[in-house]
Amino acid sequence: MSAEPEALRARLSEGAAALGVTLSDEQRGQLLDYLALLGKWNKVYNLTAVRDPAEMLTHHLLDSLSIIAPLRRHTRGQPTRLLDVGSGGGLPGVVIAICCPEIQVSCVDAVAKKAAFVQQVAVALRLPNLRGLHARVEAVQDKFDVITSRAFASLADFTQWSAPALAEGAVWLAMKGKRPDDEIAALPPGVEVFHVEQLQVPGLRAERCLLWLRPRA
Ligand SMILES: C[S@@+](CC[C@H](N)C(=O)[O-])C[C@H]1O[C@@H](n2cnc3c(N)ncnc32)[C@H](O)[C@@H]1O
Repeated sequence: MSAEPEALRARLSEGAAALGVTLSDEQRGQLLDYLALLGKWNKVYNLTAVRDPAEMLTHHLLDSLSIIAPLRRHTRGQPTRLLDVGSGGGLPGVVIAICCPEIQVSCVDAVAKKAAFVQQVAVALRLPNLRGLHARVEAVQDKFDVITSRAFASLADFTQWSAPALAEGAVWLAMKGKRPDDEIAALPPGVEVFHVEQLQVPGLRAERCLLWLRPRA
């Protein structure tokens, strides 16, 4: 993406390396193009409160990139169907689709224009493994191996509303700030948290963690 300032490209490269993510030139370009599309269409689609490109890079791109290495450890390069719930402008779903071509990503959002934006991103960035889905997650009929969310809902609501979309052996991945002990305590007995990992987002002075959940056997 030639129009993108070199400073953003350099910060993206450094941030990705710190997160253990290797990006090709094409993927780096797609991530920066996505950032530009988010900025361009933000006013129309109301996608994010963060406006400054450098801040968007840290708060959105690097924050979403922080789950790529943990996700890859889980999927081990196998073809995977992933549902990103309440994806909004496509976070983290679009970032996952760019970094992991072997993962089929569906970004579901209850707001039509947000799902339409993700569809537009899929076309503009030539991402055949990405689709935007306009629906409430409770109504999604397909099955998925991994279900993600970021800034979506309480753990109890996230897991209850999306449970019908879990394939056999599937997991939920919830991106949260500080470890949400109250939300963990409020989970129904049928859902277990089997791993909590701290995430370090380069340039972000805030706590981040990733919760792994599954139906209790
Ligand atoms: C705070 S935004 C988070 C967007 C994005 N994940 C991010 O991190 O920037 C929450 C999104 O969830 C969507 N949403 C709320 N309830 C939903 C539901 N039941 N099914 C699907 N999407 C829902 C909203 O429309 C909104 O776009």
